[in-house]
Amino acid sequence: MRLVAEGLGHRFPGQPPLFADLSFDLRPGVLYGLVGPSGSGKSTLLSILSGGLRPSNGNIEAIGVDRIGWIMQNPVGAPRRTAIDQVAVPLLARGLLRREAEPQARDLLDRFGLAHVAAREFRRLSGGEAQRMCLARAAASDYDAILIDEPTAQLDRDTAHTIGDVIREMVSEERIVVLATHDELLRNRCDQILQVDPAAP
Ligand SMILES: Nc1ncnc2c1ncn2[C@@H]1O[C@H](COP(=O)(O)OP(=O)(O)OP(=O)(O)O)[C@@H](O)[C@H]1O
Repeated sequence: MRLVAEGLGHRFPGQPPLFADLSFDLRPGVLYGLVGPSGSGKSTLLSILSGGLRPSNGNIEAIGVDRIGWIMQNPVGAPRRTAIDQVAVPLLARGLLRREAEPQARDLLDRFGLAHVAAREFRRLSGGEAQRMCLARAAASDYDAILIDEPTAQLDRDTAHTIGDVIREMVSEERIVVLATHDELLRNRCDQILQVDPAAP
């Protein structure tokens, strides 16, 4: 499994160029951190990696990567479904029985510091809780690559530490994990840093 970029650059119509000439070869088992100033294009690069946005320059090739999960800054979930149900869905989709999926989903919620909101509907979760629930749901899925956008932006430092631990646990030989972050704490947990700098005008 690899996500290979060559000479990537992007420019939205009518705007100055964002990053330019980025090349990398992402593999499983490594936690990659995308860092750079606000507005430099980290989320845009995640979008390109997800296959949802075509770069204006260069190529991206997904080799052996079929399923890509993207945990956005603004979390997405079925509004009336409870946190535990949301995390159980990918486990059920993978063929587990409900009686097997529920304890696993509960365990994941616990690891992400969400045991107390397991029975709460998604629409009733705080922003930080909703984003952690999306991380737990991604951890329950069989994604080949997981792209995570600013997971600690809405969290206090203790919770951010916990999230750093759990994201490290998500790194495995079975998936590529990429994290966009401003947070020094998370940056220090990454194995490799990809700097996203504004392109020279
Ligand atoms: N669909 C779009 N159309 C036009 N401009 C966009 C679009 N998406 C993002 N931008 C602009 O591109 C620039 C880079 O945005 P992006 O969200 O990728 O930066 P970022 O590095 O992730 O920022 P932050 O760290 O603040 O989240 C911003 O100026 C943003 O307004």
